[in-house]
Amino acid sequence: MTPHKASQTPLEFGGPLGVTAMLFLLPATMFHLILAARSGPARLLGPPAYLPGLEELWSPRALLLLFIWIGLQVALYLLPARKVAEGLELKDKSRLRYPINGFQALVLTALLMGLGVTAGLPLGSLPEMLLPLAFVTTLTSFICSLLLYVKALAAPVSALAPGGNSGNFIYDFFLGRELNPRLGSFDLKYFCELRPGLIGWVFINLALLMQEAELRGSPSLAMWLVNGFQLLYVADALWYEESVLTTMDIIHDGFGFMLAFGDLAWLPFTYSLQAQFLLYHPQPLGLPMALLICLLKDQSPGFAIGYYIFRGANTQKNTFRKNPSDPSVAGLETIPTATGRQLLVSGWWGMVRHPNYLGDLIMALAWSLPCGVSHLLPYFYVLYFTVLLVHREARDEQQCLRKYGRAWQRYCERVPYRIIPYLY
Ligand SMILES: NC(=O)C1=CN([C@@H]2O[C@H](COP(=O)(O)OP(=O)(O)OC[C@H]3O[C@@H](n4cnc5c(N)ncnc54)[C@H](OP(=O)(O)O)[C@@H]3O)[C@@H](O)[C@H]2O)C=CC1
Ligand SMILES: CC(C)CCC[C@@H](C)[C@H]1CC=C2C3=C(CC[C@@]21C)[C@@]1(C)CC[C@H](O)C(C)(C)[C@@H]1CC3
Repeated sequence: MTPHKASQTPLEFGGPLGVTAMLFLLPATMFHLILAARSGPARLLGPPAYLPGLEELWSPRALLLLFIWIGLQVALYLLPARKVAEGLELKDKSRLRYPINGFQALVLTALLMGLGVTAGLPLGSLPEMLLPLAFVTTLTSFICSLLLYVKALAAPVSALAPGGNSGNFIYDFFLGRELNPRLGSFDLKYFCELRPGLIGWVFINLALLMQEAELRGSPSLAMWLVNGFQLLYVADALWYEESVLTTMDIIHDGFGFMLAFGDLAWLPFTYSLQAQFLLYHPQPLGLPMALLICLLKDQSPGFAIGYYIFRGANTQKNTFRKNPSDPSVAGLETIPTATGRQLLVSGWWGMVRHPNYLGDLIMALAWSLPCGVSHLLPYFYVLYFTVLLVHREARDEQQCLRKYGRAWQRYCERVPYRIIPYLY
């Protein structure tokens, strides 16, 4: 194995020091949130109510459950797909092929889970295992990231991610050295991005709903709403699975600790925070308020408007990138670039430079509102997501400037706001 020459790409996330801090802070935050949600005061800021001992965290049963879950998702991924899509062209001019069967995996998991519950599978007792499950998932993602790092040492230069190969171990371990690590045709990053964690989120939410029903006789309206919104979000991601192939995670970021931990642990255990909070802190929610949260009214952040913007913007860009003469986008105004590609300057992408982020943020707020306003904790997702998207937008901006140069500057002049019209 010959060490590769370190890349000259500017360091992100505060360099080695920044990522070292994140290596500890991210898991610590996740455990803090899980503990805070089940504690009486449910404080986002401030010390946790108690520190769990190792006997509360380590559980061979949880490890077994995690392996069964990942095994099931691998098996569903390997089933015949309705379509095999090609990814974007890589440095060596090749294109990878990806099975499009995520929605099918969601439906089959739901069917299997339904059969299991009917046969006595205690899904409702999953919330009691959340802490050890989060612990074993964190350990697993650490180990996977190490293995991925070692695997990448033998990868050809053309297979490395533009970031992630600085020569600094911690930095590269965090960002991921290899862009698309695969075992045969099995794509590890694509699998992790959309399967175990994303689908796991739905079933953690469902388990919390079932436990609430056991505790209080029936699930609350707030719990139904959170479950419904987040299920729709996940189902949408899997229905439009192909569009993930053009996201920054797939085309730019390596597969290291950030995405392995993010996809497998952070996503299911922190994105289910609202449902975790509601189980321990029931909130009264009337039908009129629920309707208001679902739908748009005046300036209020209804889920429907968020979803409308998110889906509209993503579909418009994906359709345009696939076929600019598609009738739904052919009439839109564009700016040509030196690469031969064009940039949309009307429609959703003429409103702000990241309309999809705006829709996503509105949805995030809408699925936190059923938790009431007595606590800040359920709004953690909105705060975290705002930081993530503002940072992501800045990273994307840099990449687009490198890619499109003057054409990107012209786009920024034409569409001056990034995410929120007239504000940011
Ligand atoms: N829930 C969560 O935790 C997260 C959700 N998301 C969601 O994932 C989705 C994908 O996000 P992400 O991958 O960050 O980025 P985008 O889907 O917004 O893609 C950005 C790319 O779109 C292209 N583009 C930008 N402007 C234009 C334009 N005017 N016309 C045509 N193409 C343009 C550029 O690529 P090119 O020109 O090369 O095509 C650019 O690099 C978003 O909806 C986001 O909200 C993202 C992160 C986390
Ligand atoms: C600092 C962190 C630990 C960073 C972790 C980030 C990850 C959790 C997210 C990075 C990009 C993501 C995307 C989605 C989920 C969250 C992660 C993995 C996504 C699958 C959600 C559903 C959307 O419709 C999408 C567009 C498919 C998303 C793609 C990006």
